[in-house]
Amino acid sequence: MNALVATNRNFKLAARLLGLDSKLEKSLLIPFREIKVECTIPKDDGTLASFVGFRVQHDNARGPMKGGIRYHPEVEHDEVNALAQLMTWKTAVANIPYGGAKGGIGCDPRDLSISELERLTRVFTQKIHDLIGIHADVPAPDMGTGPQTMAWMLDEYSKFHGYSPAVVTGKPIDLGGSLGRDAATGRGVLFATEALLNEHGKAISGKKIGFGNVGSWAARLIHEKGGKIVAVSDITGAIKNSKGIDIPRLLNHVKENKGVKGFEGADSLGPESILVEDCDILIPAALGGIINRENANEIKAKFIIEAANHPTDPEADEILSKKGVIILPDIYANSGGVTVSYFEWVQNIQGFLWDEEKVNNELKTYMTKAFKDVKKMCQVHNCDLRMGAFTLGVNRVARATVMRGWEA
Ligand SMILES: NC(=O)C1=CN([C@@H]2O[C@H](COP(=O)(O)OP(=O)(O)OC[C@H]3O[C@@H](n4cnc5c(N)ncnc54)[C@H](O)[C@@H]3O)[C@@H](O)[C@H]2O)C=CC1
Ligand SMILES: O=C(O)CCC(=O)C(=O)O
Repeated sequence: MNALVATNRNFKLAARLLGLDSKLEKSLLIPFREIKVECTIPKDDGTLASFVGFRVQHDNARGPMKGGIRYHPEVEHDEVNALAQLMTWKTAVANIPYGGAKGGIGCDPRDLSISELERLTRVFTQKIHDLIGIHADVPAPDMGTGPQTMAWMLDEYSKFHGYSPAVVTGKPIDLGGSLGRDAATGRGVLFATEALLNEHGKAISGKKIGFGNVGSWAARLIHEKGGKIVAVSDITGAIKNSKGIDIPRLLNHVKENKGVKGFEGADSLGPESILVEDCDILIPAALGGIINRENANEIKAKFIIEAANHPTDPEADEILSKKGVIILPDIYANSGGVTVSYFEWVQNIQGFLWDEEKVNNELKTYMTKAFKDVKKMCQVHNCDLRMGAFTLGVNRVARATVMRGWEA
């Protein structure tokens, strides 16, 4: 199912549970601004190449718009729109003073040299610099981008507006990045998983965990807590060891070989079959829509923790719910990244650096509070965790929208 159709469907279900009137519903759904730009750069061989870049600014009722920039061949209009909308509900679930946005460029970063990536990022920033800003829209990394991308964006933006470290988050520490931001999404996934398991009287230790892609930080932290990671995949392939993968060794292998393929401590398996591996907890952590009606019936995990954005199609949601699988939704489960981005922005504005312990402790406080808030909405509306998170986020944004007199 198209990402935007799926996201709108979840929003409308939540709006119905909340009893929102149709005018308010419409004003919450329509994006504030959609930007599409052509980015043409000289390649290293002297030829020209053109790429389409997007920034969708979905909503700013609760504060500056916030969300990552993705470099991936599948980046397109509807998906960026869906991801921007999810950011609006996510920042509200986390209860941080932001709205939602998302951006991206349709390109394969693995096919571009470092200098080509730098030129592309600078051209993209030149085209959107007057529409982003510390109190307007604050980008961050997402798939295919990272601290270096944010450093180029910061530098290019600063040429127009003066040195402005708070205009992006997820920066290198030397340019005002926050300690703990690189691990934050994975650490948040750990805290979210612990909160859920705790409610079911279980602990992470000894659980068999199947990983979709990445989540290397989540893998490392869950491994340190005694979780047994039985399968992992990325774009290079998928591997499995039912006795448990040696995660520190795997991380070294990935560093040297740019992927999990060829790791000696595990068997290789087909990329599709990783999702249906025998495990207690499945953590998809890459692309959207990978859990769908084609594979939902085969999934053996009892818990799914959505580290990726919109990995589960609404049709799969229904199938999994009937099977009794509990899904911790993206807009709560992966909110650790944007929460520490908020801490980074606060530190930049204050001109004061927090130590890593403070960052991690604050993150735990936010994740624990958000879990309780989501659970409360599940009780009030007698709904699952996805609708608990959606009603929580949508209700907070709806209240701000009405108070600002924007619903008409
Ligand atoms: N970086 C962050 O702070 C946050 C990221 N997320 C979400 O987490 C997910 C992963 O993002 P990052 O870790 O930042 O990205 P990343 O670029 O660091 O890692 C992406 C991973 O996906 C794999 N991948 C890409 N295309 C693939 C394909 N076609 N098949 C299989 N694997 C593929 C890559 O090999 C890589 O391991 C995304 O859904 C992103 O939106 C969510 C919240 C915050
Ligand atoms: O850190 C941020 O601002 C955004 C992270 C992001 O793109 C996401 O949560 O999906």
